[in-house]
Amino acid sequence: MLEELKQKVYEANMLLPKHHLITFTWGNVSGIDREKGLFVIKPSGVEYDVLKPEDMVVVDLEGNKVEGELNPSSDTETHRIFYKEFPHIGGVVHTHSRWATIFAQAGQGVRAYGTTQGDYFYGEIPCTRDMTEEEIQGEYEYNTGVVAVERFKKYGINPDYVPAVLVKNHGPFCWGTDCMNAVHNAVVLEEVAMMAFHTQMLTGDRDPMPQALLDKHFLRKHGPNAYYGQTKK
Ligand SMILES: O=C(CO)[C@@H](O)[C@H](O)COP(=O)(O)O
Repeated sequence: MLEELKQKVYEANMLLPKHHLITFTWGNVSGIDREKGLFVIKPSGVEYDVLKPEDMVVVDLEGNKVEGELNPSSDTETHRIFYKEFPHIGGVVHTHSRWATIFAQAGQGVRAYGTTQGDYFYGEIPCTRDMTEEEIQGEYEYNTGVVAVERFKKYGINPDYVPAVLVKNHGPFCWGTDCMNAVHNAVVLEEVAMMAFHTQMLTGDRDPMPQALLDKHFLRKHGPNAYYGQTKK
């Protein structure tokens, strides 16, 4: 079942060490087949150098393992919440990539200081609030997704336009149109987090880029009037 998606999710997972987004097994990628209502995710705790496409685990949107010998990622419930709450996404990535995780540990969002971020994220990449004792002691991975989704809904942030969140004291979760696009966004996040860190070091905690510049760069690549690249004008 879903052999093609398993292969694609496997390849997406293998991009995490390739792009230096993870150390050891500190990350996971999933991809969803919306028609079947099933998603494929990396197994938990399996070293990337021994990972195989057939190790991928198939899970339904109620959280039931449908196929696979191995236990699914420990973050499966977090991925699942994103698929249920963000209906246009096709893939989710979680890493502990260094610069994004620094911002998550500081409880600070990655402010949009430049067009590199503006090309892919329509503004600040937000950080969640603290999780409550009950949320931590309860369904922790599920509640990790809940506080992330809450951050977007409470502030009216469009997840299709800001495809990432920093979970406070934990790390980044990114998403995209499919698992490969989600990994692409995770790579961009790590780059712009490093740039933002040093921008803040150089200039203090200064204002983000002008809204007009952000609009120009994001909307020329995304949305109904996009014209970047080979998109027909
Ligand atoms: O966030 C964490 C650990 O803090 C997890 O993302 C692990 O780093 C990866 O877990 P598995 O996907 O191997 O279960």
